[in-house]
Amino acid sequence: MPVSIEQKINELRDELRMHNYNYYVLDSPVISDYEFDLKLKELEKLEAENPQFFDPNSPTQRVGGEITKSFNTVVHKNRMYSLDNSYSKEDILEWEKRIKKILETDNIQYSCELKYDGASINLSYENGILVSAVTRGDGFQGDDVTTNIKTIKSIPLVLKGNFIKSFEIRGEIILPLAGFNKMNTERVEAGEDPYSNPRNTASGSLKLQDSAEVSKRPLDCLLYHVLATNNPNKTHFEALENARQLGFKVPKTMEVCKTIDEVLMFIEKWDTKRFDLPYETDGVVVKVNSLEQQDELGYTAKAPRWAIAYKYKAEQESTILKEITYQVGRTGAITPVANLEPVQLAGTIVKRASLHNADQIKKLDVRIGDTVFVEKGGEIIPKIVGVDLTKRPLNSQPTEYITHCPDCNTELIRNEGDAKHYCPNEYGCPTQITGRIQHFISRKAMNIDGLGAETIELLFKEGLISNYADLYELTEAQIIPLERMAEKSAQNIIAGIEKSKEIPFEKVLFAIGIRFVGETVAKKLAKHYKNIDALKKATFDDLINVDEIGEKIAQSVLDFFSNEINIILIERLKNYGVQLELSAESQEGKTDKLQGEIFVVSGVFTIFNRNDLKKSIEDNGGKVASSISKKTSYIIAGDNMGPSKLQKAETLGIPIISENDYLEMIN
Ligand SMILES: NC(=O)c1ccc[n+]([C@@H]2O[C@H](COP(=O)([O-])OP(=O)(O)OC[C@H]3O[C@@H](n4cnc5c(N)ncnc54)[C@H](O)[C@@H]3O)[C@@H](O)[C@H]2O)c1
Ligand SMILES: [Zn+2]
Repeated sequence: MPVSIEQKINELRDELRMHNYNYYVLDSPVISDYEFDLKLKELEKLEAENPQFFDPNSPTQRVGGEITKSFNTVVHKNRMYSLDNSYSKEDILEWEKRIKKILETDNIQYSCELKYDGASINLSYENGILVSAVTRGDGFQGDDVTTNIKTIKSIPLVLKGNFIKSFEIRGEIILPLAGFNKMNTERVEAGEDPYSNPRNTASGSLKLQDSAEVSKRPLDCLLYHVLATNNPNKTHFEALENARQLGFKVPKTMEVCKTIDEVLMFIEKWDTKRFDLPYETDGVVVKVNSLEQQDELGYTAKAPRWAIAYKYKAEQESTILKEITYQVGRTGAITPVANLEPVQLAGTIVKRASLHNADQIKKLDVRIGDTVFVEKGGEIIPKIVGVDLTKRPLNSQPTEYITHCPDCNTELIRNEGDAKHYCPNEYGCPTQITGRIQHFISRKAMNIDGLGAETIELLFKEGLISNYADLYELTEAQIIPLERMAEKSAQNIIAGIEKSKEIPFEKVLFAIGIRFVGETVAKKLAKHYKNIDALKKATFDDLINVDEIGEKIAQSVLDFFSNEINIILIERLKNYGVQLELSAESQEGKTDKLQGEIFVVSGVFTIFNRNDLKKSIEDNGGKVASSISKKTSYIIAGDNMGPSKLQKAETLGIPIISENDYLEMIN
């Protein structure tokens, strides 16, 4: 039976609603933005051709977000709209025609900004004080996330200068790429799955219930719109320039364009230049600059008429999928990898792409021999976003996900709620064994010179090691006869292993590879428990009471120590002389007494030498800065403190203390 138009419209509406939910509420979209926009355009077209099926609740008529109910719901004083999207220069020219007709003038100037890719936020200021921060939600009402927003350092809490008494300012909460990549490195090191992209991570961060957790994420806020009843500014650009003067982060990439040709040039210029920015952008937003003209143009049900977004197409290419291979991680997680016919994409040659997990393969229905679309977003590894079904070979077969480990042939398991399959053969699976030893010797862990990933594989293959404790029993005589080895390299390896016995406890704790215990968590645990035996005895309740340790980590620590194999390994490490407790020096004199205080050290001292003084400040949790600023808490002055420093300290009213005062502070 042919599908009726009405049925088709309803199906599309339902499908788009589901994608909106995945995108805005779960922060985990399952199709690309481009595909989403195509479907939305298709629905728009069908609705326009069949006005009898109009529905004010259709995704074409509403802003896609929702309120989450885990925060207080706040009704927006001024509605928050979406933006109309366009993908071509023709669309921009069409838009220009439309607004010229409404305004009945050719005299229109434009403000061009980049389209920052994050989550929208509305900040309200009363008498220069930030009183609330609310997400866009469904456009009418949003989530009150003020406490979370206050942790973002670039958002001024109190304004200085010439501000409007009561106003709102809107912007995008973003996660700059460097911070995003750092967070992911730490997650991967701790054996967790990396976050998929900066936008969803930024948006997800706003919805965390614990603002202390939010404060650890390097979020930022870029502002793009000022709203006030008695706005003294005549143009959008001017309003934003003034906001920048007040301390808001308004990107300097914004420009006024006097003609639509200049707008098109702006779009072209940033098509490639945007990749040099420290954050992700996905297009340009063109706005009518005159606020009076903006008022005259007004809004449609969903978006302002005075603005249009030009979206850059994500860099995408098609190529052939030659093979799917499966990688085993050091924690046993299986990752399917697409091996591709090499293709040029965003300036690099791509041969492999991530397929994430079994669900992803099923959802895309990718098969060997398919022509697939590969996309490169903020992530380092490109991903497959779709299949060109018109090019599917006739004899193609659905992909069957592996059931057994490619390395040890153990049957894979998949835990409830986990996206990935695991090889449970933790202590017998070659890749997991070498992976764990490779992690043990890595730079941030035991940092063993002379040993690399390949040597570990070689030593394992030769039967010389099967766990990290075995390293400490290696002899030169065993190594010299091996492939590509000689007396010198063997000596280096043994010396490197010997030297690793000096590596401090916190790094050893990271090195032994407890799942979810990354570098930072290892430091916390080492500091709290001081030695491995205390950690071994810790109960679940003990563990979750440690700063920053959650249930998942606590359980993982318990699991680790409940395994006899690990207990034996740890005992062996102890006997070889590996550091399994905090050293005397590091325990002695280390406190949190100066937590949050910033010191500037100036002059010549008698009790301390300068470096010892700085070290003592840091050992007690304080920070040392090189120059005096408003943020300085104390200046420790010795003899001959510079006169300009003295003056600056006095002007800023920063207390100047002596070495003796300092000693009293820490004792
Ligand atoms: N993949 C999916 O499943 C899925 C689902 C829903 C939505 N989406 C994507 O989200 C988009 C729709 O989301 P939307 O309604 O938020 O629209 P949008 O993201 O296309 O544009 C509106 C938003 O742009 C932001 N923005 C960034 N820089 C700006 C600037 N300089 N000036 C003004 N605004 C700026 C604002 O937060 C504003 O709310 C679609 O284009 C779609 O690609 C994807
Ligand atoms: Zn295995």
